[in-house]
Amino acid sequence: MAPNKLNSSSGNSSVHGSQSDNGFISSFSLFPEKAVQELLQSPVQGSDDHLIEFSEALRTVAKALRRVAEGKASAQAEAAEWKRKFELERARNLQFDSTEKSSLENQADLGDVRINNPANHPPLSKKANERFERCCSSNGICSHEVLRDGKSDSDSKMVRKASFKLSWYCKGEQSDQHKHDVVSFEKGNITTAERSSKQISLKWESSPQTVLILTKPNSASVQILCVEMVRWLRQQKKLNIYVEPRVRVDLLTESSYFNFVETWNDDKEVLALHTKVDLVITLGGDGTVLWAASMFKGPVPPIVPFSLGSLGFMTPFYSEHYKECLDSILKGPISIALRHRLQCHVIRDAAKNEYEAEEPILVLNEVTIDRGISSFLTNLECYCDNSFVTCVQGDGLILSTTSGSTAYSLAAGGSMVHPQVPGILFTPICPHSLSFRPLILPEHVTLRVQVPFNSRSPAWASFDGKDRKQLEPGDALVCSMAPWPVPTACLVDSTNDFLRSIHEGLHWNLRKTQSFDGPRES
Ligand SMILES: NC(=O)c1ccc[n+]([C@@H]2O[C@H](COP(=O)([O-])OP(=O)(O)OC[C@H]3O[C@@H](n4cnc5c(N)ncnc54)[C@H](O)[C@@H]3O)[C@@H](O)[C@H]2O)c1
Ligand SMILES: Nc1ncnc2c1ncn2[C@@H]1O[C@H](COP(=O)(O)OP(=O)(O)OP(=O)(O)O)[C@@H](O)[C@H]1O
Repeated sequence: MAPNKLNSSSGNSSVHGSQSDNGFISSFSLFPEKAVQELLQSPVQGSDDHLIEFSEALRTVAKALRRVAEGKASAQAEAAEWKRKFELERARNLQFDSTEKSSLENQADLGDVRINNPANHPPLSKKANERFERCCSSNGICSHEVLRDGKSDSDSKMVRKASFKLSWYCKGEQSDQHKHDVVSFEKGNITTAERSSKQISLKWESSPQTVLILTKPNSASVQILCVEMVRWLRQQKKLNIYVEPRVRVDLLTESSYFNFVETWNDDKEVLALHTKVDLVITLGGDGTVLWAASMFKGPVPPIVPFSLGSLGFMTPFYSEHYKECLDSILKGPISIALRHRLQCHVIRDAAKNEYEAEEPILVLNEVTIDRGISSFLTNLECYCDNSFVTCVQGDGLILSTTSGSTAYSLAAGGSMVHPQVPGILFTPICPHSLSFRPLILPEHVTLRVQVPFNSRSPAWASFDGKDRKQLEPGDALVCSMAPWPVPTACLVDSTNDFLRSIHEGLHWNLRKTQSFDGPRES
């Protein structure tokens, strides 16, 4: 194991003494074992049996304490995993509830009248159940109509969120099958039943009515495009438009015509945005897509990212052609990439129990745990589910999504991974070890990064390059895949867009072709 080699090559005599029972070196050296070794090797060693006994006792206590700390770490990781499963289940149930609601309403032909209290709902009838099976289980996933707070719009009509259907494409063929099993055991043969990653297609079942436009701040070109786009979407497409409060002020400064543009007043309203908005348009670079994703702490509406930045890995749409692009997106179908996000919990040692954990933070690119302004090496203990992974000694660690694999993780030596590959990248930053290669772990794991109690300095976590949080010794960051991915519209499809971005954005493997004339294999 990497830390083993590093320790032994640096001549650390405590290696064997601190090897734990499950075979890894823990850095929970709460007792200075080096000092104990020195005592053992000193001239007093032979003469003072008590001292030897005392040092043995110290070592036993150190081992016991280490086991307790490891036990606590694994219990916390398990609790986080249960919490994640619970949240996943709750999200599924909520989705199921809204399906149930719309099925019942359709059956009773209630038109626009909605029952707001799910508790009033009778259990699903057999017919509704069959309908749910037909609609969601075998024909892709349907979105469900959501009312806008029960309020009416300016024309005093109820505004519904547009509904859509998702289906999968594999090798150019459409498949409506929504199969849960990845492996089939039919007739005793083990075969792969479904590929986990396919091109997803979104088809509107009712027309989108509300868009949210998010813009990169302090950019004149973005501001000009925003004014034009809002006018066009309203006049030509009759859409309701939401913008950020600062953008609404800008638009009203431009002209009082933009009075129809809506915004929000507080964070509570931001949390409800996903129930009102059919489509999010971003005008900026990758940072604006990250910003858009960070606004949605739960489900995210499809995002159409227009490129007005320098690199644009996640922004395939050309702003010059916005009318044609939006025309075709509003009609559908749209190829979309479902970009996974990571859900991060900071767990403070000072917290009395797991439920005092801070609000989870969702990241689209990565969470980074680094040394911040400290000049000391970071010392981070990493666990994957209940297994010890390694101890990171270096500048830090990046836990990245596959979408983020072309960002900071790439700069730190991680692989570039297609965004539809389900996985978590584990990439060290400047590790002080010759053998620390980056890893890619499966998407179902829970990772835990612990700042050990004996760390010389605190560590710092940052989320998509923002919101730095200090992690004191004893604090931990627990991270797993979030149940709410970010659906981004593709220009062609997720593979074509990914390859185009690494070619155009990074000039990947660009080399002059060798000329034909010259020596040949005879
Ligand atoms: N050494 C590095 O490469 C480094 C250092 C710090 C942060 N970052 C990245 O910057 C991101 C924040 O982006 P920002 O725009 O808010 O900050 P920013 O304005 O500092 O831009 C960072 C750069 O990273 C690019 N980028 C962002 N996400 C990308 C992705 N998924 N694939 C390819 N390139 C991507 C952006 O286009 C931009 O050029 C962080 O999530 C982190 O990944 C990279
Ligand atoms: N709507 C927004 N509100 C506040 N900050 C934003 C918003 N959109 C983007 N930002 C921030 O502005 C910064 C720059 O955004 P972005 O990356 O989109 O533009 P860029 O730097 O010009 O693009 P590129 O990185 O491709 O050169 C990012 O740090 C991002 O978080």
